Amino acid sequence: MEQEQEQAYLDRTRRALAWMLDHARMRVATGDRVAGDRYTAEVLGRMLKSYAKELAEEPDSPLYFGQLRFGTGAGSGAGDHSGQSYHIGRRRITDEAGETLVIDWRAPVSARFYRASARDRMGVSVRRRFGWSPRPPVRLTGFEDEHLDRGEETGIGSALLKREIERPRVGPMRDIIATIQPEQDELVRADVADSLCVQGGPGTGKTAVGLHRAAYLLYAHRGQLRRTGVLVVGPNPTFLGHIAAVLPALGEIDVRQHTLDEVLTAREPSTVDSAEAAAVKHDERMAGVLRRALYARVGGPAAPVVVYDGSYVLRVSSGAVAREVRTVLAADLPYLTGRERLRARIVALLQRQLEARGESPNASVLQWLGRRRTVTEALDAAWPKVKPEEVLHAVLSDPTDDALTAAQRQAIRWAKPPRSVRSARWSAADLVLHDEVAGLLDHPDEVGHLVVDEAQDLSPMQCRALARRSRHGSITVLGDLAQGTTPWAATDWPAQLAHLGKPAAPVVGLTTGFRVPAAVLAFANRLLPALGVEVPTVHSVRSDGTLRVRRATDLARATLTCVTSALDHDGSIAVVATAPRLDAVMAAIGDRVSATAATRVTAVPAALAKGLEFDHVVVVEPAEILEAQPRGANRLYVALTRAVSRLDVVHSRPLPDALNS
Ligand SMILES: Nc1ncnc2c1ncn2[C@@H]1O[C@H](COP(=O)(O)OP(=O)(O)OP(=O)(O)O)[C@@H](O)[C@H]1O
Repeated sequence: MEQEQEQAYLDRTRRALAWMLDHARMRVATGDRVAGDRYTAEVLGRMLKSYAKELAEEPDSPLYFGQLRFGTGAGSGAGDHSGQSYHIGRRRITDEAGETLVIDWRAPVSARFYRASARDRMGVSVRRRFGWSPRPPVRLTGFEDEHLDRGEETGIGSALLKREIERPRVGPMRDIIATIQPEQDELVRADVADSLCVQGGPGTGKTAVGLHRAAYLLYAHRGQLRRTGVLVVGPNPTFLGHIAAVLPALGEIDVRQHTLDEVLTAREPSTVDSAEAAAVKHDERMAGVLRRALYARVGGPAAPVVVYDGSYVLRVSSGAVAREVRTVLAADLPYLTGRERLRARIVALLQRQLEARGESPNASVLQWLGRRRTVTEALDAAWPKVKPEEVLHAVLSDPTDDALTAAQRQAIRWAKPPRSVRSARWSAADLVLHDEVAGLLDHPDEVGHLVVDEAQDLSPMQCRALARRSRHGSITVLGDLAQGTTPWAATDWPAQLAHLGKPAAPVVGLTTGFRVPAAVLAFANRLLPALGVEVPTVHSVRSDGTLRVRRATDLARATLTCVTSALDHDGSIAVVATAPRLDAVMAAIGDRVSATAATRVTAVPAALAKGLEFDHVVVVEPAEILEAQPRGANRLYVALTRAVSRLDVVHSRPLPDALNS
C-alpha cells in the first residue's frame, strides 16, 4: 500500500518536473521579448537556458532520496513543521499550482534529514530513505524507515547507505547528497563567514565535504557569492578531472575549479628548479626578500619638482619629496597605489602654493599638474614603476638579502643570468614568487569562498598566494598531514592556516573512512608511525573488501595476473607504481588483455594518485615508491589508500620495514 502511495507520489513529481521543463523552455523562447533591453535579455536568456538544461538533465536521476515526517503536538519539537512531511531531493520541484513536492537538500529544514537522531529528534518522527535502481531507467526499488519517535536509528548501519558506500566505482566522483553523515553536514552547512580546516584520513569524505559546502553556500548566499565567486583549488588536472562533475550535478555550473598554477598565472613554467632552489623559493622568507627587493627601489634621490604655469613657478624641493615618500611608506599601501598616492601628495603641495597666491585650482588643473613631466620624473626616481618579473629578475640574478644564508642565496642564484627580463625562463616556483610580487604591487581579485583541497601539500609561498585572494572571504581547507608528499608539506595545521591567512580557523577531524576497506586501511596504517605527523586514526565503515600481498620475481607477470582477475569484477582498475616501473609493467599488460579490457585499466604514476579512487588497485613494488623521493613513505601511504574494494600489493623486493611491522 505504502509502496503504491510512493509510486503515485513519484508519478506526480515526474509530471511536475515535466511541466517545469516545458515552462522553462517556453520562458527561454519568450525571454527576449520580456526583457526590456538587450543586455537584460541576454542575461535572462542565459539564465533560463542553463535552468532549462539543468532540468532537462534531471529525469535520469532519482527525483528525491529521502523524506522527513514531523510529529505533532506541543512536545514534538516540530515547531512550524508540525504534522508536515517533505520529500528531499537534488532540487526543488513544484507543480503547476505552485505546491512544493520536493525540497532542495540545502534548504534549512533538510539539515534535519542528515542530523536528527533518536536522542535529538529535532521534531522528526520518521526518516525515510529511498532506494533507486542503480542504472537508468530510474526506478524506485524500495525504502527504509527509521522511526526516531520509537527510538529507532540505523545510522551508519543503513542498508541503503551500505549499498552506496560499497558500490563498485566507475568513472569520476559522484555527489553524496543522499548519505551525507551528521559530522559531514555540520561542516557543509557551516556559516559562510567561517573558515575551517578539515583534517581527515584517506577516504573520510574531505573532498566530498568541500564540494558540497561550495554547493550549499551558493544556495544559501547566492546573491553574495554569485558576485564574488567560489573557487575550488586542487593539486593537479587529473584530480580536477576526477571531481569535475560533482558540482555541475548539483546544479552549480559557475564554480571555478583550478590547479594553483592556473590560479596564479596563465603562463606555463619553462624551466625546472633544482631541489635546493625550489626549497628556498617556497620558503616563507622569500616573502620578505621580495618585499625588500621591491621597496629598495623606493626613495631614490629625486630632482626637485618645478612647474611653470604661465605666470608662476611652483616648486617642491627634493627634501619635501623625500618627506612625502616617508609618509606614503608608512601608510603601507600596495606599491602601485603608493606611487599614485605620492603623486597626489606632490600635487597637493603644488596646490597649496597656488592657493597661497589666491588661486583656487579646480580638479582639471590638479590633474594637469599631476601629469607634468617634472612630477612623473620625480616619481620615477623616488617611486619607480616596476613589473613583477623585473624584481624577480634582479633577485635571482644577484640575491643579496641576508635573511637567506649564503648557501640559500647560492641555491637560487641563476647560474647564467638571462640577458634580459624577456628572455628569462621561469620555473613553477618562480611563478609563485612572481605572484607574490604582483600581490605587493596591487591586490589581486578576491573570491567570496575558497575551497583548497590537499592543502597539506602547499608551500608557505603558495599558501600566501591563496591568502591574498581570500582576505575578505572564507576558506575551507581540506587535507591530511599523513598524505603530505611535497618537500614543503605541512606537518601541523596551525602554521599552515597562518600562511593561508586564517590562523583562527578551527581544525575539525573526520575519522570515519568510507572508501578504504578496514583490512586495507589497517595495512596502510602500519606506515603511520614512520610519517612523522600526529593524525587521528580513521575507522573504516567497510568490513568487506580484500587485501592480497604477493611476492613475485616477475613483477609484470604478477601484475598481469592481478589485473586479469580484477577484470572479472565490475568497477575501475588502477595500476600504481613509480613512473619508470609503470611503463614497464603496462607495456607487458598492454599486449595481453583485449582492447576493451584495457580501457578499464588506468596506469597511475604514484605521484598522481592523490585524491583519486578506483575499485581495484594494484600497487607495484612499494619499496621503489618509498625510495623514489624523500617523502616516499607518505606517497606509498597515498597509493595504498586508493582502493574501494580490493588492493593487490605486488613486490619482488622485501616490503618496506614499516609495512612488515
Ligand atoms: N557520507 C558519505 N556517503 C557515501 N559515500 C561517501 C560519504 N562520504 C564520503 N563518501 C565516499 O567516500 C569516498 C572518499 O571520499 P573523498 O574522496 O571525499 O575522501 P577524501 O577524504 O578526500 O579522501 P583522500 O584523502 O583519500 O583523497 C568517495 O567515494 C565518496 O563518495
